[in-house]
Amino acid sequence: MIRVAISGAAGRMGRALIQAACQYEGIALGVASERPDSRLIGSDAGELAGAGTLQIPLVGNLREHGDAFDLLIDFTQPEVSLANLALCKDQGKAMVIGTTGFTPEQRQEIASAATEIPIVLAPNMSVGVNLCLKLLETAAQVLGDEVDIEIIEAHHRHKVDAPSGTALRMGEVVAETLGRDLNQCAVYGRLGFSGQRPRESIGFSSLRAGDIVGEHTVMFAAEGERVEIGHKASSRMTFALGAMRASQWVSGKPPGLYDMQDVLGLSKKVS
Ligand SMILES: NC(=O)C1=CN([C@@H]2O[C@H](COP(=O)(O)OP(=O)(O)OC[C@H]3O[C@@H](n4cnc5c(N)ncnc54)[C@H](OP(=O)(O)O)[C@@H]3O)[C@@H](O)[C@H]2O)C=CC1
Ligand SMILES: O=C(O)C1=N[C@H](C(=O)O)C[C@H](O)C1
Repeated sequence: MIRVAISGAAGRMGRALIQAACQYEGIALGVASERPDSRLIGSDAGELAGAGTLQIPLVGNLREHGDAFDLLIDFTQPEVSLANLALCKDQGKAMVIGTTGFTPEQRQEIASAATEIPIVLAPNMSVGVNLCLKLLETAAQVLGDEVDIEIIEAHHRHKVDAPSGTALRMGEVVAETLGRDLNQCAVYGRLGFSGQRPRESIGFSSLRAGDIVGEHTVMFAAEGERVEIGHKASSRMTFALGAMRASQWVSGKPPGLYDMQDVLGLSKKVS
């Protein structure tokens, strides 16, 4: 049995993760944590998530509960994830990170910690999105430089980062397949006299509205036809169950930085 700690337990993903941990074979909830000054500290994690009473009270300081978990699942915000990363490194725990919005420097910090502990880092843990990432490689290979590529994403009004981590990963996959540098060719929204579209640019558009769970479309548009590869999440359980799958997969793995492509056996890397 793998005992997981869930950080950000009262958040939208935290609650889904608690539910998923309760129903996933081979996984047990060991600890659930929230911001130390949260008024929810001490309340039962199961009741909070609508999963029934678990007798696991929310804690504010994970460091004091290292003996109650083997692996930490973190869907919070970059600074919190990095504090948890330091904890996992110090205590030799594996980590599954779903948080998005990391800077390149923060991603580097995670990569460096992964020389000491096994980490799964993925902006989207759904099987469907990870399948789309494979399909995007094929589409980019076939359609090449003959099409305009635009990435459109839509999320709920509470989301704080844009474009979404998934949209950025989709852009990275397409750019890498086409031999482009995303830092050079990405265009984030357009306003005013934006000029004609250079063929090599990859455009990003972000919508924020209501309770949209997460939608992504990559458009490959030519004269006369266009291909769209898209995914719509209708429940956060799809991400939460993916995180459980990742937790099970990464437990006992050697130190390294892994992603959901590795977890799902879709990776090009030779392991
Ligand atoms: N990889 C994937 O598949 C997915 C990734 N995500 C990503 O997950 C992240 C979280 O999303 P979401 O659940 O919607 O966000 P929420 O804001 O709902 O949840 C984050 C939670 O973390 C809490 N928190 C803040 N500080 C701490 C701390 N020091 N210790 C423990 N908990 C803390 C927050 O509390 P408070 O509100 O009081 O600050 C909040 O409850 C985002 O980056 C999002 O993009 C989301 C879905 C899928
Ligand atoms: O914040 C969210 O909700 C989501 N974030 C992830 C992202 O930024 O890609 C994944 C999912 O789309 C939901």
